[in-house]
Amino acid sequence: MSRISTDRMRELLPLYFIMGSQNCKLNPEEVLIKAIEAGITQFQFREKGENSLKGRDKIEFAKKLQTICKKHKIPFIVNDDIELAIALDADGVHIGQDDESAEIVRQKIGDKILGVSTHSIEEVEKAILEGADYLGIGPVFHTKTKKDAKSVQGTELIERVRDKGIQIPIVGIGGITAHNAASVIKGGADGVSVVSAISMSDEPYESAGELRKAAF
Ligand SMILES: C=C1C=NC(C(F)(F)F)=NC1=N
Ligand SMILES: [Mg+2]
Repeated sequence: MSRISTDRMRELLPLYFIMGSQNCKLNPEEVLIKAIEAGITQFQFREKGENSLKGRDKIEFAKKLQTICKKHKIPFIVNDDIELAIALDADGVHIGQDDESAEIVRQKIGDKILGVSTHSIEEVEKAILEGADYLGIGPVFHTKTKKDAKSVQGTELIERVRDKGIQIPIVGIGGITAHNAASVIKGGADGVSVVSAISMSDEPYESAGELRKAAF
């Protein structure tokens, strides 16, 4: 298997759903199925923070969500936990600046998808050099999900990256809803990633569908 192409990566980013048991209002498996039926294009398993599952419970929960993604041919990405991603043969991993370097993670995961959170031009250029396939840039708007989120930056960095002619696939993240998703794409992102807009919704199918329409 070889590294995913830029064009193919771009196709996976339009509506990137991120969820863990700790930020899900209804049954997580049912929410994921509804989100997939509504048209999400990629899924990230992000089990962290207070009340998150650990050890065997986390592994078993991840396997259940990965099975759902496999059945519907939706890429299953694991946040932070490289060892878990390798153990499950996940489709990829997402790391932040406080995780292992992208260079080391790339060596560990081979040709799997590698996503990196970036907050400056320097971090963008380093992530590209070290083998990132896509970047997460934000928080674009105020977010309640990530307790240690950096300051809200709108689409300013996304626009600066595009103005420099950097074409790596980018997904915006942070406080994105059906009401503001279009502005993220207008700012130069290839997609939007959301947690609460779907995971905390009473109607995840409708919420994901509105986002899909709003962003594209
Ligand atoms: C902190 C994060 C920032 N961006 C992303 C993604 F949207 F996938 F790029 N995922 C994260 N977990
Ligand atoms: Mg991380």
